[in-house]
Amino acid sequence: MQEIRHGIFLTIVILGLILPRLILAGYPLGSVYISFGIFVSLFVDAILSYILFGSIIVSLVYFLSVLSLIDILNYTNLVNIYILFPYSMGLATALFFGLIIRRKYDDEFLSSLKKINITFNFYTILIPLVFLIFAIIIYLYIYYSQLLLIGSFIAFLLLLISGKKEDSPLILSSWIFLPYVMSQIGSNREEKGICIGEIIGILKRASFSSSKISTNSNYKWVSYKSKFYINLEGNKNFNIIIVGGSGSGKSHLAKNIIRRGNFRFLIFDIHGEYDVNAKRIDVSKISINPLSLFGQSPRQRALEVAYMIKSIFNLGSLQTIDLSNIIVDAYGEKGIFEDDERTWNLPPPNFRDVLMLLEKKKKLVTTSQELNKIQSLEPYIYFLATNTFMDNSINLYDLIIDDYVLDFSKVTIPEIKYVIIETILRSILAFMYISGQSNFRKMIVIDEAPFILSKESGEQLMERLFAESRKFGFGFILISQSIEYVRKLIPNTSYVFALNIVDPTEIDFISRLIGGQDPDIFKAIYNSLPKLERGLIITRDILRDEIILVRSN
Ligand SMILES: Nc1ncnc2c1ncn2[C@@H]1O[C@H](COP(=O)(O)OP(=O)(O)OP(=O)(O)O)[C@@H](O)[C@H]1O
Repeated sequence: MQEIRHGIFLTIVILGLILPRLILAGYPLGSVYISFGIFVSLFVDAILSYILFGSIIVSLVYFLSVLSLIDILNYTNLVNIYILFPYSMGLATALFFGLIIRRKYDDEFLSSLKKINITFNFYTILIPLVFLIFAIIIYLYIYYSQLLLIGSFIAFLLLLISGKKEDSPLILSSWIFLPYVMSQIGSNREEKGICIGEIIGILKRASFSSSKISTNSNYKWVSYKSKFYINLEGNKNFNIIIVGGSGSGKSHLAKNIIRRGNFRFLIFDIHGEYDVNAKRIDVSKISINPLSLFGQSPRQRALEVAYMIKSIFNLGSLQTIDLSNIIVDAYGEKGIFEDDERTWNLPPPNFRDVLMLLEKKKKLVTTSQELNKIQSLEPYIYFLATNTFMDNSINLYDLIIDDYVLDFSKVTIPEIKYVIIETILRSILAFMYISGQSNFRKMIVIDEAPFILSKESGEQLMERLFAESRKFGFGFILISQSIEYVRKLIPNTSYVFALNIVDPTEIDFISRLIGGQDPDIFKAIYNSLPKLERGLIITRDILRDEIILVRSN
């Protein structure tokens, strides 16, 4: 942590100034031996400051801190132009080797300036001001020093920028703690949104790591302590993707987001593991009619249903077209026609009606080719003509208005499970279009997202939902053990949370996704992902453009 780093450094600086004088006690203060001892310690201090703080600017300000200490320790004989020499030599040496090892220069202080987030209030101004007045009194009337007075004034200005009023007493220390105050700039985070845990590390170019997760890279986890908020309102969409291996804490994290968020939710609970406060529906006990129109035209819905069946059973293109035509005919049998919108509200057919229509058509065909065509569709319709798909035993729009958990754990046939999920998601999409733009907030959680995304029609539907749902007030939390299936959705996702992963291909892809182009960052994430304990998350804080390690709670 910053406090420890600065504490260690200042202790070493003070020891470096005092020890030569103590060890060489017999010699006068201005003697060559004592001066040489102090010069060596200043050379070492400069190198150390660069290693610890990674910023030439901070190191230079620390030189002023050292000057202040020399002033306070009353080493008047030393305050001359020559003491600049060992310090600047040390800094040049550190910079030279730093550039060789790290290959490029980036300054921690300069990058923190980009993250300044100033929020003034009465106390963030008043408290530093009180300490500034004290400092003025001390350095003008008690211990006259223009140098220290200037330091206090700069510390005051930096404290106003950092907004850390609790650090105000440091103004009295003038230059001495100024580098610490500088390191606090840009470290205050926005505290808006849903708190899902604590940031415990930030991935930074550093010489040593302060976390037990080793990265074997120039980038290391530098300790940090702050709450982590996800601010969906401030983002371009409300979508979240959670990836991680089995038992890594994915559902735990999703539950926390929905419990703490200020929105309605609907959970597709594939394994029956969501013990949240909501209405529960045992999906094995309900029926849903996939042929419901949900405000769409019969042809459009017929195409969607045919495409869904194609995706499940791998139908050919011609079969899919035939199927869609038969479904359109089934709508016609119920008096629902493409060109008469008033009829779209009539009760829709179900798959039993489609099956009966197929039987009828079989009797009317004249060629064996036509008969084959119909017979090739029969098994699929037969499969779907179960009680589960008779009619809607629940009001699908209710699912949107209240908090619901749809428990799929007792639906054993994957194809049936899939049809139900896709049908409900289609009804949600239709609801969005019917209701129009809205400030309404609803989060839809899909556990085991690959289940839906592994089918072509499911993938296309999810892509549409991800891209369009924000303006209608909807967001999604998709949970997956594999990034493979969710990768197309990532451009429309605000947060990607990666938990413990051990599969090398997955690790490779996620490291690239979160780390970007830099090979050192990639390596750091690659090496960290398999070491994450349960509940530890690696993610990118988009607002501050930092990669962070979060402990979810
Ligand atoms: N941050 C956490 N703090 C405390 N307990 C946690 C945390 N994260 C997960 N757990 C616990 O660890 C167990 C496994 O977590 P969870 O079910 O969320 O994992 P998962 O990744 O969803 O697993 P699966 O893929 O097998 O469903 C649960 O008992 C959960 O309560």
